Order: sequence, then C-alpha cells, then structure tokens
Amino acid sequence: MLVNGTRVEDLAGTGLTTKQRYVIPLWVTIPLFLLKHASRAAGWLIRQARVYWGLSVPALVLLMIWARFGRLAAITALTWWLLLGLVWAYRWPASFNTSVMQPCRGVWRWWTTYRRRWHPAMDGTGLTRTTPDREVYVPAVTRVRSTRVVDTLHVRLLHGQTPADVAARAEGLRHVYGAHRCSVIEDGPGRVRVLFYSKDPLRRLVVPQVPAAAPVLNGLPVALVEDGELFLLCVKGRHVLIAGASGAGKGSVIWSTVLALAPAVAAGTVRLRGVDPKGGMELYPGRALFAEYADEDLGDMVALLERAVADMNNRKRRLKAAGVRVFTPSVEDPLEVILVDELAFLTAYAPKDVKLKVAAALQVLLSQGRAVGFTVIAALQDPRKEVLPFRDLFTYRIALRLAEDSHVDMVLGDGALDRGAACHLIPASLPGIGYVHVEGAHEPVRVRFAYLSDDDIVDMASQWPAPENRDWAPTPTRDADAPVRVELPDTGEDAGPLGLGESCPFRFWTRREGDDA
Ligand SMILES: Nc1ncnc2c1ncn2[C@@H]1O[C@H](COP(=O)(O)OP(=O)(O)OP(=O)(O)O)[C@@H](O)[C@H]1O
Repeated sequence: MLVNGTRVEDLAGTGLTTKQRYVIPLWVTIPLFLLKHASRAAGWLIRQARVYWGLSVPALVLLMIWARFGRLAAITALTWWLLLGLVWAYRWPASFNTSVMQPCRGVWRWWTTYRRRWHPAMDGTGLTRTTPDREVYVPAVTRVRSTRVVDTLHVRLLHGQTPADVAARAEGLRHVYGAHRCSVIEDGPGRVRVLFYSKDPLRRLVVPQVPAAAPVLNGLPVALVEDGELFLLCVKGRHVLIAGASGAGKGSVIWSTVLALAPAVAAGTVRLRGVDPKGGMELYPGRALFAEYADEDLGDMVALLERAVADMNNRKRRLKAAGVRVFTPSVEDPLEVILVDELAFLTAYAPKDVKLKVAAALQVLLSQGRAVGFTVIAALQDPRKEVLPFRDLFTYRIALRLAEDSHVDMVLGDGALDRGAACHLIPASLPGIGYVHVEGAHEPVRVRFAYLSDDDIVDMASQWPAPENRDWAPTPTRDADAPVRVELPDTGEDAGPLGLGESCPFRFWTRREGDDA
C-alpha cells in the first residue's frame, strides 16, 4: 500500500506511521453501510409509528385485513371507518376536534413549521447542552396539538432544566417562529407545554354565556383564555382583588361574575351586598340583585360592611354550635358575596375615621370569612400598599391594564412580570383583557372578561332579582325571546376576521360588530 507515493513498509521506522492498517474490501463495506442506514430507518419508522399510533394502528389493521381477506374487505373496512369518523365529527364535534383535528393539525404544523427550526431555536436560545465528548442534547418534542389559534408543543426537559429556564426564553422562541405570543406552562415533572399563539382571539369582544341554572361556585365561566378555553373563577372560599387602571374594564369582571352567580342569587343560595363609592355609577344598574346596597353615604357604606362582620360572627357561632366544619351554601345560609367597587376610595381617600372603620371591617371579613361562606370581591385602580395595606389578605388577584410595570408584581406576586404578565402593555383600546393565575400554570394566563352592556345588566337584574327585591325588579329592556344584544364599545381597532371554525368556545363566545346575534 502506498501513502503519498511511498510504500507503507518503508515508512515504518521513520516516525511518520505507527500503526498497521487493515483495508476492508468494498464488497463488505457497502452491505455494512446499507445495513446501518436500513436499521436506522427502521428505528425511526417504529418511533414515528409509536408517536402517531392514531394513524399507524388503523393503517396496520387495514393492511392485515387486506392480507387476510383481500382488497375488497380492506376497502369496505376503510369506508366504514370514514363513515364512523363523519358521524363522530357531526355528533360530537368537540371531542372529534380534540381527539382527531388537533393531533392531525399538530402533525402538519410540526413537519411544516417547527421541526426544521427546532434545533437551531433551542441552540440559539441556549436550551441545548453539549457534553465534553461533543454530543449535543436538545429538549425533545413529544407531542404537538394545534388549533387555528395556538400550537402546543409538549416538550421533555433536559436533566437539570426547569420550566422557568424555558419560560425565560419564550420571547426568543416567539421571534424564531413569528408567533404573536409564546408562553410556557409546566406539564408535570420534567415536562412543559410551549404554546405559540398565531392569532389573538381576545381582540374580539367576549359575549357572556347564559348562566347555569345551578352555578358551580368554584368554577364560574367569566372569561375566555387566549387559547380558547373558558376561564373559570372560584368565588367560594376565596377573596378576589381586581386591579386595573381607569377604563381597564374592572366593571366587566364584576358583572360577568355577577351574571354567572345570578340564578343562585334569585334562588337565594348566594346573597350579594354592594358598595359603590362612585355614587352608583357602576353597581346601581343591577341594584335589584343586591340584598344590601350603599352608594352615596359613607356612613351607609361603613354600616353595610360592619353588618356583614356581625352576620359573619353570628354564623360562625351557629356553625360552631352545630359542629359544622365545612360550609355548604343553602337558602338558610347563603354564600355572602360583598362587592366593593373603587375600594381605594374607602381605604385611602375617605376621612380618617371612615378609613379606620372600613379597614377594620374588611380585615375581619378577609381573614375569617372564607370558612363560613363570606367572600369579598373588590376592585381598585392603584394596588400600592399605601392605598391598600391589607392587599395580601386577598387570596386571588386579577390584574387588568395597569398604569406602571411595578404594579404587576404587587398584584400577581413576585416574578409575575418576568413570567410574562405585561399588564402595563395592554392597550387601552382592549378593555377587559388581563392576567390571572391558573392552577398548574407556571405563567399568569391572559384572558378577556365577558362584556355586559348597561341593558344586559338591567335585564339580568329583572330576570334574577334577589328574593327580597322581587316586588320592584326593573322591567326588562328587551323581549325575553329576543336574541341577546351586545353593544360594542368603540375600541377604534379593527378586530379583523378570526376565521375560527372548529374551536367551539370561540364560535359561541366572540362576536364582531355586524355579526348576527
Ligand atoms: N370586557 C370588556 N370587553 C370590551 N369592552 C369593555 C370590557 N370591559 C369594559 N369595556 C369597555 O371599557 C369601558 C370602561 O370599562 P369600565 O368602566 O368597566 O372600566 P373601569 O376599569 O371600571 O374604569 P373606572 O375605574 O374608571 O371606572 C366600558 O364602558 C366599556 O365600553
């Protein structure tokens, strides 16, 4: 054998070669090469068949039918299979969408959009890891589900990575894929869901749902999440603080919650008390829903809150005597919801004696009311401690558009701004949009609350007045059979066509100007 024109044997001893080389003949090399690549391809096929078992198993069954009974039997089986699919899609569209449409669209989006740039995206955002022997590890995508609005990538983290590591790179990933927003949600130990939103469904007005006859108090449908899911608010055993700058849409949070509760109010299992220091500008249209109400006189407002404390103490004593440990709302002992709009007026701007009395009453309600069925829902513009010193007693917070970025962590807790709750960047033209915490989600979730016009509120009060107000409930503004009218606020923005088809919640929940009611 020659190396650069010199015989190998002659090079031995010159220090230029040290090893004897073995030459494998071509007739061995080529089959080995083919075998290696064939086994790799087979491994890949088996892996894909396992991942897309929804397609591979029926395909395998069809092949077996073909092999065993012939072509006609396979075609008959395929026709039946397609017919069953059509019936499923027609009869149970939501489950067909979740089980068939979303996975199929997910496969398509993965192969056409995400796969090619996944490695560079992970590399560019610093989420890959290289071992000392130069092996590169990339977080693996185990599943993709897609709707027309959001692509959800289920990702397995590398050892040592946390959901916070991925969440910190969300902005970088968003730019790689040109998404409107990217968020990260923990999916279990070592797993996250990375959501890429291609459109913003919350640009459209969210119309309220018809409330359930027996509302579920720990899951009231009040808003739409940006991925098309309903946001369910729990009011039983929680105190809710709504923070938002002027015009942020705090009213829509209050009224969508009241609407969801309204049938229970009329049935007497929920009792509302309303305090509106703005002289009734917010709560008065729904006056008939409130068993107790005060909006002008500061003394009346203080008296209402102090009466709530007295009632709470009485109930506490009664339940203790009866040995009740878990409160269940009933007509005798309803869930008492105390709604306070513009709380800052009572805690910061009112005369000192009023401030002290309000603070004393509210702190007792907030610290002891939970277990005996007293819930406080309060709205305010400025969440600073100077304005609301007992902010932390509110166990659930909702942040709408806020005046300053520093207010975000004050409302949603430390780190919420870093995890994506950019409340200060919500445009003033999109009232009712805000961020909330959802169980299991690492990041605050972006939602838009349902909007009720003044007429909607009056109609709600006329349909479901509190039992003590039935005699003077207002007359409805429209025929009970007429479709619900929604007056669109002039947001000055073109909502643009959304083109959502199969995603059920959107179809019934969002409406554009000019759409049929
Ligand atoms: N969820 C919503 N969807 C669409 N528009 C909304 C929504 N909520 C409120 N709006 C519009 O924004 C306007 C201001 O809302 P709202 O009065 O509830 O704000 P606010 O936060 O209570 O303000 P303020 O503290 O000044 O009273 C409303 O008149 C309405 O036109």
